[in-house]
Amino acid sequence: MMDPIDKKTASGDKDNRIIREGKAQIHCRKQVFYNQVQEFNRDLSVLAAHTYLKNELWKSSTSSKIFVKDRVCILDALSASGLRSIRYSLECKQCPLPIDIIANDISEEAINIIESNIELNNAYNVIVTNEDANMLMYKKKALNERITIIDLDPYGCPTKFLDSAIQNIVDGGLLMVTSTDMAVLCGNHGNACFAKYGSYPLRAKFCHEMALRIICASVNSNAARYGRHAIPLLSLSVDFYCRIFFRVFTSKNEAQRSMTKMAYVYLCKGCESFQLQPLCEIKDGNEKNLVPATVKCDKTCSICGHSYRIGGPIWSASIHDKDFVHNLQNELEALRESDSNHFGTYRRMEGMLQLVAEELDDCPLYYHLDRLCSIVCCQVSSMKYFVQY
Ligand SMILES: C[S@@+](CC[C@H](N)C(=O)[O-])C[C@H]1O[C@@H](n2cnc3c(N)ncnc32)[C@H](O)[C@@H]1O
Ligand SMILES: [Zn+2]
Repeated sequence: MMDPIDKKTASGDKDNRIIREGKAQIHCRKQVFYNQVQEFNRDLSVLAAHTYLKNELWKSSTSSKIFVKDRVCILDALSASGLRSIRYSLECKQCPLPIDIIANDISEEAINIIESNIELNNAYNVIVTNEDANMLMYKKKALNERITIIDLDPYGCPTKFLDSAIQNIVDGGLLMVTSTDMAVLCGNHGNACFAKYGSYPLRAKFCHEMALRIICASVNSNAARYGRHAIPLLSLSVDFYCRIFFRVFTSKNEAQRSMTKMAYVYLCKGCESFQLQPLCEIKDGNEKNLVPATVKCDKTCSICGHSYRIGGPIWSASIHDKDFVHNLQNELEALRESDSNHFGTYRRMEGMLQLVAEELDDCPLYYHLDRLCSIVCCQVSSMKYFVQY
């Protein structure tokens, strides 16, 4: 396996280079954003789009709701250099239906570069638009031009694009969301997090997983307004950002039921133990009868007697769909066999997917052994020893 950095050919001066990534090459000019560190994000997104389309096409006829007029449409709503769009064009080739890819950016400089990158790669199924991403998605919704796959990869927070994306995506569509808002999501700016995502974060060892669960809750409450719900397929906290893949479905009942998956987090101020407090529950086994949940937690911690801090609401159900993860693993292996240099971050993808495959389902948040030992003032033992006894 070649080191991804070695694989890159960078030619030209520093501010006008040609970068190769996946099967694409792009002009990388200083006016337009290109972040090499996010190659993993893009590799994974290409794999997810490819796997999703392949599996959906096997399962359903072409009259499926995810295709519009027998075409597939992918929207790269915040495209910058056009790299993602070009990669979708060149690397999602197994789809027997025609694919239209829209590379959109609000910046005119970006548009010029996207156009020259399309030419450089002969990626002529990529359509370029120069609009505000929200306006574009609302307009398409009004014209009933629904989108099969929407990729939201903004600077910082993605929530301002959720309302339009949720309304615009097809029933069963794939929604991919990046957030680089880690300081906010991990509890450094609680008020900002509440304003942007509708949840209070907690500063705790589990803050990165909580960040993922806050985004899942935010996407779902946006979806519920339109009788839709968003099932997380794969949720990753990587480097300085979160990347989550959802399938969005239309169903009023499921949308309401998804509220039973929202919970507050009670974090003890003393021993840092935590409990989840659901917002609502199903009454008398009737799934349509949702009532406010009974409070489960005492006023003070039963272990150490301290009071609690409350965070959330978070998404308390599973943040991955294990079938989808296994499909990704299989596709990754198949792609590696046909071209071992396809993905620059192949090893990292393989490692992360295996980690996810081994994660416990429906077991939200976690403790850190070193933190636990420091709280109870004992020597840190090895994880192996701890698990054994
Ligand atoms: C983080 S960059 C995108 C990076 C790109 N997805 C990639 O993988 O290389 C964010 C881009 O969003 C664009 N942008 C910011 N606000 C926007 C809006 N409201 N509508 C459309 N594009 C927007 C910026 O011009 C910038 O190029
Ligand atoms: Zn306690």
